[in-house]
Amino acid sequence: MTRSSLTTPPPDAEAPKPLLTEPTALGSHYSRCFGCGTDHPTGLHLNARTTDGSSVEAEFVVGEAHQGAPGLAHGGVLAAAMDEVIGMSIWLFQRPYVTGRLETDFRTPVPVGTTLHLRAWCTGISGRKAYLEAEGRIGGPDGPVAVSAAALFIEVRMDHFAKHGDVAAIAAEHHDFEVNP
Ligand SMILES: CCCCCCCC/C=C\CCCCCCCC(=O)SCCNC(=O)CCNC(=O)[C@H](O)C(C)(C)COP(=O)(O)OP(=O)(O)OC[C@H]1O[C@@H](n2cnc3c(N)ncnc32)[C@H](O)[C@@H]1OP(=O)(O)O
Repeated sequence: MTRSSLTTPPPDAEAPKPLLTEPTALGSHYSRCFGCGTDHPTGLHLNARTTDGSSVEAEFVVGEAHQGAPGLAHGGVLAAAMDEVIGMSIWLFQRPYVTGRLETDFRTPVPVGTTLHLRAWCTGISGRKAYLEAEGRIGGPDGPVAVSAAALFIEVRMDHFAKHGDVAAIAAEHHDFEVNP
């Protein structure tokens, strides 16, 4: 992965500390999420899991709703898959983060019908900043890398989502969410 200094952990970054030790299905954080929502008609429908508590895996089957050029995945949709699987991987640490910066390398075209094998992991944490990487392989989990990404995620307070988003939708799905903490 080619990454800039902005997505490279500084020398004093801490290694992330896994909370989960058992293989765990991560499910969807919001049913209408474009990345993982089961109710989204044309979303990516990622169904992520972790095996080691520090990285996340998921598959994305490129559909006809995800095209750019005829028969080929749209680059922005592939970047969205990177963003989502990275977002899942930082959620492993049970703290709320949002994407600050996402750098993506598109290495090979990805035809409609392809299963993209996604993986994401955290390379370091420094204050509110988390440094992460992801890749999408074709032909199997050990196949060639078609797309890769490096990202900087920023930790936010939980009320970021209520302040900027749809409080009623949050309340409907996150019953333990405190709107006014
Ligand atoms: C209950 C509800 C549901 C909860 C569910 C939670 C768990 C979810 C579970 C699973 C997730 C699945 C996956 C989800 C989808 C994938 C994630 C997305 O796509 S998120 C959407 C896209 N991203 C945004 O909308 C951010 C928009 N931007 C902002 O809100 C702000 O800019 C924010 C929070 C990123 C930073 O704003 P500031 O005011 O808090 O902080 P400042 O001071 O600006 O930045 C802090 C530090 O970070 C650096 N920084 C910020 N942005 C940077 C950038 N783009 N490049 C480099 N550095 C940056 C700054 O330079 C600063 O660094 P210095 O402390 O001074 O060293």
